[in-house]
Amino acid sequence: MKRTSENARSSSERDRPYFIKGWPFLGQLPALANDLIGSLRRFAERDDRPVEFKIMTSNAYLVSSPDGVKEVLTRGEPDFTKGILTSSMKAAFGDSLALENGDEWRRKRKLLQPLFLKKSVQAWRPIINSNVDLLVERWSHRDAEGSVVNISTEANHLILDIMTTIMFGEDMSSERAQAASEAVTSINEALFGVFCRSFVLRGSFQNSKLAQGKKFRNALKKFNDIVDHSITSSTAQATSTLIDQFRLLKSSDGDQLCEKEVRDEATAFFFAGLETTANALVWAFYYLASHPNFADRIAAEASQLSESHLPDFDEAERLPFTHAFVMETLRLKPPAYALERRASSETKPVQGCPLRKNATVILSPAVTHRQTEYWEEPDKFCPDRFESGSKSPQHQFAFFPFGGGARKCIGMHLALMEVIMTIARCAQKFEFRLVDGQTVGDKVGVTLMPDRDIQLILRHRRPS
Ligand code: HEM
Repeated sequence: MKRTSENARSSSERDRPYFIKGWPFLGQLPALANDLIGSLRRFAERDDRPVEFKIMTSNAYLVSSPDGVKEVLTRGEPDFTKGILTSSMKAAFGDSLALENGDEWRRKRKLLQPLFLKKSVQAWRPIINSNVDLLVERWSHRDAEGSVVNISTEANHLILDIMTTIMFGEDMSSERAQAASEAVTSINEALFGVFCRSFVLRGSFQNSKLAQGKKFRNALKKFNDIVDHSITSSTAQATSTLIDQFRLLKSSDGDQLCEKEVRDEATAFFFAGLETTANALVWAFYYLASHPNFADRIAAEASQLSESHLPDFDEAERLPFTHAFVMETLRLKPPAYALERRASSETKPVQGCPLRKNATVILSPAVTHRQTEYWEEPDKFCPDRFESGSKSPQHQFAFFPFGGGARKCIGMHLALMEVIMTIARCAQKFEFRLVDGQTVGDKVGVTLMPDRDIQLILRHRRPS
């Protein structure tokens, strides 16, 4: 379906969002439940301004054009607060940064921001390096001529190991690390169910035990016990773990996080940073395996750096092609495929269209990143479009895998460092091919992931 053109609309139509009729009572719920991203892409084709639809009794809008995305993300509060799905996570992740609004959000962002600046995250580089080294070492014992690896499992373990070490330190016992890993896996598996139940139950049931489910509650309790143990056994003098650093934070006016806040942030950061980064890495390996020519360019770029450990560097500057390759991966497969906001009574019109109070506003990188108006051959994997000097993206908000405005992902520099370093080092040492006959599709859960575990053939790279 073609978008409605400006001229084809009467002036009164131009002042209100395009409305898409759905089923009685259910609205667009069946379409969204059947194919979430596909439905949003079809909605976006109707109009380049906010498109209105119903999800059961709720009003919702998809804002897909970069101009509209910019308005929503940069205006922020009081026009837009975090939405209903986000607040459904409160029982799980407490009053943590990602879920807060208003003064509490501002207070926490101010306290936490310094730990995640580009220069601060360099402190975690050795942790990333040593974990990637272990992976490379393990793979180097495999058959040089080819063996099959489950890259989904490998990437998830790698990011989990990195995050566990950053959060809890090197000294965590192997049993405790194993218990943390099992709890995290169970929580991740149950999280999307919690999202969906909270959305359907709403109101006072939204954060109820029923909405959370037993599996989720048990796994969360296990994980919280591990965090609590780590907090109580920490002397808060060494600054080695992220939990220690959360405890030591102090703003210029003496503000600090209390023990409960440290625990909520620890849990929330773990989950905000884990599945997103692991899936970005899985997709990056997938594109590495399906585009050997790009893999060769990454290997050549990485080989110019030190042999054993990649030294301190700004990834975007020192590995420009690898950086562009990861950006293109995030364009086509953005792990955070949809962001959600809630319109308030004070919300000013978006792209000239008034929005209803309390409506859900959806912004979707998975939709906007493929719009033909802003991307040439949008479905093609083409890292060159992100190399310096290229014209893409043609609009600052045509590409927003980490969100934008004041609530832009605080963990962006850490995530990029993890993915770029891993891809550069692995491509330098190995060649990857997709196991024949594998067709990989998308699956939407809390993040956008492959619909099956991806199997790759791994070969030792021969010196060129
Ligand atoms: C490729 C990996 C990642 C992606 C694609 C990603 C994406 C995003 C996006 C889109 C947002 C904004 C959400 C919104 O506006 O509603 C966000 C926020 C956030 N992210 Fe990430 N993220 C990633 C990795 C990480 C990591 C590694 C961490 C921490 C260790 C992290 C912690 C957070 C937190 C705490 C917020 C909330 C910030 C706030 O509201 O002030 N993320 N992320």
